[in-house]
Amino acid sequence: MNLETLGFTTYFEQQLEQLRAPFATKALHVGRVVLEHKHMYRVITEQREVLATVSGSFAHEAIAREQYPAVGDFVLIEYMDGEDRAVIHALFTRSSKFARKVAGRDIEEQIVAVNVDVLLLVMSVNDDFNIRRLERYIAAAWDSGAQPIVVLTKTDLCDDVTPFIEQVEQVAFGIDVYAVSVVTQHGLAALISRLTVGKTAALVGSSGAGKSSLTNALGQNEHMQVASIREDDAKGRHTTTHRELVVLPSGACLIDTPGMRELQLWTDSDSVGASFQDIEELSEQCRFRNCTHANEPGCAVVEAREQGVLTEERWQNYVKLQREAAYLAQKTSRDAQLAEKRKWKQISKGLKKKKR
Ligand SMILES: Nc1nc2c(ncn2[C@@H]2O[C@H](COP(=O)(O)OP(=O)(O)OP(=O)(O)O)[C@@H](O)[C@H]2O)c(=O)[nH]1
Ligand SMILES: [Zn+2]
Repeated sequence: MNLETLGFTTYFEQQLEQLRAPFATKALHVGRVVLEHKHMYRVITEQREVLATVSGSFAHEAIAREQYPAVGDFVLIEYMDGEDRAVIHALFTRSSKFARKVAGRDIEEQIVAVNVDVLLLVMSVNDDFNIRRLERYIAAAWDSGAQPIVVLTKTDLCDDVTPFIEQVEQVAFGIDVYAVSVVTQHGLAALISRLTVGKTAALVGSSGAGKSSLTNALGQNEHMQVASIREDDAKGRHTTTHRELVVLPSGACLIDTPGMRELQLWTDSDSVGASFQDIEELSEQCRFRNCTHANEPGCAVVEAREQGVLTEERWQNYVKLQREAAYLAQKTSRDAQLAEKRKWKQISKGLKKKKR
C-alpha cells in the first residue's frame, strides 16, 4: 500500500523532515493508525501491518490524552527485529480532529477519529429524517476541520426525494447533498466520485440511518478488507476485531469507529455561527451592534422570525447550541484553571521537600 493511498498528502509530507530530525540514527517509517487497542495500535505502512506501542520518551512527553495516537493518525515508527511489532516515536500534526465529551464530572475530550477530510452526514429519508439533528452534525463537522457532505439514504422508500433535498439545502449552506439507495444503487456513483485517492472520509449518523449498508456498498471489492483480524488476547484466547480505517476501491480511506458513530457535540460558538450563517448575517443588520435579539428596536432577527423568513425551530436550535457552546467553554476554562492550580501545588510541595 503506498503512502498516497493511505491518505499521506502534502500536508503531512511537509512535516516529515522536521519530525524525523531528532531520530537521525533510527530507521523510521511512516504509518497510519487503523485500530486502537488498549495501549497498542495497529499501524499500516508501505511495507506491512504491525502492532505498535509508543516509545518511553513519547509517553513521557505526552501529558494529555489527546497527545496519544488515535485512529487516522500518521505516525513515525521503528520496526522491531523479527516481529510484526513496532515502536511509535512521533505523531504528525493533525488536519482535523473529532472528539466527544467523556461522561463524568470533569469534561474530558476523548478523540474518536483524526485526519478526516470529508465527513459523511448520513440520514435516511424516512423516520430518521431530522433537520435539527443535521444542524448539530454540521456544526460539529465545521468545528473539526472536515468538510461535511450530506448523504440522504434509502431513497427507494419514498416517491420523491426533492422535498427532502430542499429542506436540507435550507440549513446546509455550501454543502453538497447526495441522495442514495443501496437497494437500487441510485446515486452511489456520484458519491463515490467524491471519494478519491488521498481523501479520508468518515461516517456519522444515528442508529439505523444506513451507515453499515453504505459502507458495504462503497467497499465492494475493497483492497483492504473490513474483514476481521484474528488475534490472541492476554489470556491466549482468540478474539476478532475490525480495522476501523479501510481503503475503499475508489481510492479513499474510510474511517468507521463506534465513537464516531455516536458523535456528540463538542463545539464552540464560532462553529455554531458557521452553520447558522443566515442568522449571523441577520445579526449584522440589527441596529445595535451588541443586540441580543430579545426585544431591542430595529432587530433584524426578530423581524425575520415575525415574517417567518427564519423559522422558530431553527432559531431555537441556534439558541440552544450557542448556550451549550458557552457552557462548555466556561467549564473547560474552569477545569484548566483547577488543573493549573493542582500543578503548582505539586511543584511547590516538591520544592519544600528539596529544601529540607
Ligand atoms: N430500503 C432500504 N433499506 C436500507 C437502505 N440502506 C439501509 N437499509 C436498511 O436500514 C436498516 C439499517 O441499516 P444499517 O446500515 O444497519 O444502519 P446503521 O446506520 O449502520 O445502523 P447502526 O449499525 O445501528 O449504527 C437495515 O435494515 C438496512 O437493510 C436502502 O438504501 N434502502
Ligand atoms: Zn438583533
